[in-house]
Amino acid sequence: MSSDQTIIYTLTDEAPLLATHAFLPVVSTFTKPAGITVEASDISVAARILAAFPENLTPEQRVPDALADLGKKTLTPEANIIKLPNISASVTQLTTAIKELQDKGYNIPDYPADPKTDEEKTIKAKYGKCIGSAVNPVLREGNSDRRAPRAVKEYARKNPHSMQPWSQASRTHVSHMTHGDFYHGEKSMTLDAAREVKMELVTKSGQTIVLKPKVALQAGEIIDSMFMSRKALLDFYEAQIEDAHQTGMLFSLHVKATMMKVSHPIVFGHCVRMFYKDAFAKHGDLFDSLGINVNNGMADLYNKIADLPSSQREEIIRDLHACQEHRPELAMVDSAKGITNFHSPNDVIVDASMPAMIRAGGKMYGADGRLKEVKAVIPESTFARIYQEIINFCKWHGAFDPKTMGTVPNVGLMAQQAEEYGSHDKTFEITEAGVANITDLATGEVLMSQNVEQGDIWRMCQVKDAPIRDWVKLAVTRARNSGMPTVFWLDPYRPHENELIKKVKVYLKDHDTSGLDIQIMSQVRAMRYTLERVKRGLDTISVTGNILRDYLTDLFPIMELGTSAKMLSIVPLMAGGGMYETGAGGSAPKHVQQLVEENHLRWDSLGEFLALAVSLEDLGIKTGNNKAKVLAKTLDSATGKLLDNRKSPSPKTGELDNRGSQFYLSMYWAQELAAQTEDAELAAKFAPLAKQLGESEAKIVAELLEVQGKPADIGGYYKLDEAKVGAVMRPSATFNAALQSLA
Ligand SMILES: NC(=O)C1=CN([C@@H]2O[C@H](COP(=O)(O)OP(=O)(O)OC[C@H]3O[C@@H](n4cnc5c(N)ncnc54)[C@H](OP(=O)(O)O)[C@@H]3O)[C@@H](O)[C@H]2O)C=CC1
Ligand SMILES: O=C(O)CCC(=O)C(=O)O
Ligand SMILES: [Mg+2]
Repeated sequence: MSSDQTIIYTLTDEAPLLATHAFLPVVSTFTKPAGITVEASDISVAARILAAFPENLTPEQRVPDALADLGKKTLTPEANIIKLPNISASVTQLTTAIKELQDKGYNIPDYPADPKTDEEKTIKAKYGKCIGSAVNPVLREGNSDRRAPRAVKEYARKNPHSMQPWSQASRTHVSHMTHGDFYHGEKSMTLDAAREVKMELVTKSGQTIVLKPKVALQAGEIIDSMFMSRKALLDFYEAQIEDAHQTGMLFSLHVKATMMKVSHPIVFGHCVRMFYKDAFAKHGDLFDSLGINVNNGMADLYNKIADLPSSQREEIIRDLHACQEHRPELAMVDSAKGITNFHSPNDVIVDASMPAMIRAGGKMYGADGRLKEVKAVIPESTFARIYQEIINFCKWHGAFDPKTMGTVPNVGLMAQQAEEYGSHDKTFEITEAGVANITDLATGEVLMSQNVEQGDIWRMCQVKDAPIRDWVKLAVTRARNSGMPTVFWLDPYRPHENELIKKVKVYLKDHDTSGLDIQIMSQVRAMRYTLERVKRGLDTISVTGNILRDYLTDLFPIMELGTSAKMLSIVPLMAGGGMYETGAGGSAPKHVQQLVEENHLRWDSLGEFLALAVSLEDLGIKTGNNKAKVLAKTLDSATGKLLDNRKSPSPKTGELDNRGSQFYLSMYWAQELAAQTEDAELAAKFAPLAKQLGESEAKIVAELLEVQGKPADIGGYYKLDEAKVGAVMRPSATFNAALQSLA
């Protein structure tokens, strides 16, 4: 039973999950003397799959639907959740996870890519809930407040990460659609009253196809209808592929197929098919019969041709290679392994991949392992333009300098499935040309309509009024608390954003904004204004919709701090609770590989330390638990000490890793607790631990280093063996015994 003295700590996937196996015992041990209970909640992709098929499992194998439970929890005022990044699975990741679970004796069904029977359709729908950004929209029942804590920013200024130089002659640029994308045909309206609507397609042949029978909308809600023209997208790709080939540029596609989990895999797939169009023309029927779907990347194609007779397989591979001869060179995700940008849509997620390119002086790797200038293809114009703006800035002014640059915190709209988060079940690939209508169920009135062609992607997005009010309030609060100029990145020419602007102007009046500098600017101007300040060491808050929340909270932290893992990422839940996310980055699959091969975990848990401190502080303030406040304050000091003493994990095997860093954090935290005078009980409780850890420092560090350099067995990838991973992540008997002595 959770109470207001409970912190829920999520178990997720990959590197963050591994780190949790070491850190959770520390958290439980340190918080227990303050009367706090730490509860784990397993929302890993494996647990989410198992929760979807209880009827296929033995009673011992069954797991609760932890994500649904946690989702309900976010609606309660006492919620206090620490949320680590989780896998937003591609279909390939999902099928690999299914296979691993089946091999481990879980009798779950195969993924039916092309369902025929009703039963298969039900299975696919259940699995559909495990794909893509399936966790964040459920838990993010509040807007987003992400920023670099002062100590972290100061540390980055004193210990700047590498930034590659930019040349004014760089040919690197961004290409985006100039017509036919979601921007150009967007329609938007604010609802006068609560209504129920349906989404339907009236085809040219006169059929009416109901795509979404009912969407309940509230008064004051903003809804949008927009589509991406297949034809315009294909023409755009063909022109850009040709241009890159003619001009000898590396070609690189950037999408966000996890968050826009229905539309962007389609956008991605069209690019792959266009690039290899001759091979697809020749082998298309065979590919169809094999169930190949390159919306899931070329990995899907290579997997599915693997069992063909070798002569046939080789012919296909020859034909694919032949295409490459008159196509541009592709940017590589992993040139050593021959993995291109087209391998898997979630390898090129734009929030992380574009900043990495900008940090590298506008270059990406080619097949030969060399860094080259690049044509970055980002079809959606609204978002592509901000990257072109920052590229222009870097070409003119040179690379950013982490020693002197300002900071750009973000206040992002995302609560209650705002914007793209709520569009997953309202996005459709049009099967036949016609008119796509959003129609009032009660009156039959057509609220918005679009002329669409076969293959167009049509979607409806919505934002409720209460989240917008909350977002404006959060922006004003952050402006007031930080004293920073605050810019709403909203484009009056985009219908959805124009509706938002009207509301922002009204809701700003609910607050005392005297003395605050709050402006509204379209994205490109906002970017330029912000960058000009950044360059001069000045700070500016960006207040954005959901997509730019995601993009900017990787972009600026990666420039400023080297990684978004060092961000403080808070979701003040609208119901009064708090969710504290760790960093703004992902789950870093490469880190797991290094652990398995060399028993070194480079994952930096700084995000977890920062999140835990805020979680404890909020719990202390909300429930009057003074010990929790002391724990928070001392944890912050310990984190500062960790940075000052450079005890963050090294990426190199044989040096301090995640486990070592967590040991130092624990030692400093115990020392801070022992030394503080606010709570004598806590000081007395932690003094022996502080002493013991201090005296055993060398021994513990040696024990932690000793295990490195050899393979480590964690018993799986998606479903780990608890005993094995426990042993790998807690290898120091001395450290474990010291923690145990406090329990
Ligand atoms: N909130 C969430 O739940 C989020 C989930 N995701 C999911 O994460 C997965 C991986 O995404 P990916 O594109 O690889 O992006 P990641 O952010 O996981 O990785 C990009 C790079 O950032 C660095 N990095 C990120 N976090 C840390 C950390 N804590 N410590 C050290 N280095 C770090 C690593 O760089 P280096 O290689 O130099 O060490 C890493 O290779 C996907 O499934 C994605 O959907 C993504 C974003 C947020
Ligand atoms: O929801 C997701 O898939 C990823 C979200 C993300 O990248 C972010 O919140 O920064
Ligand atoms: Mg992100």
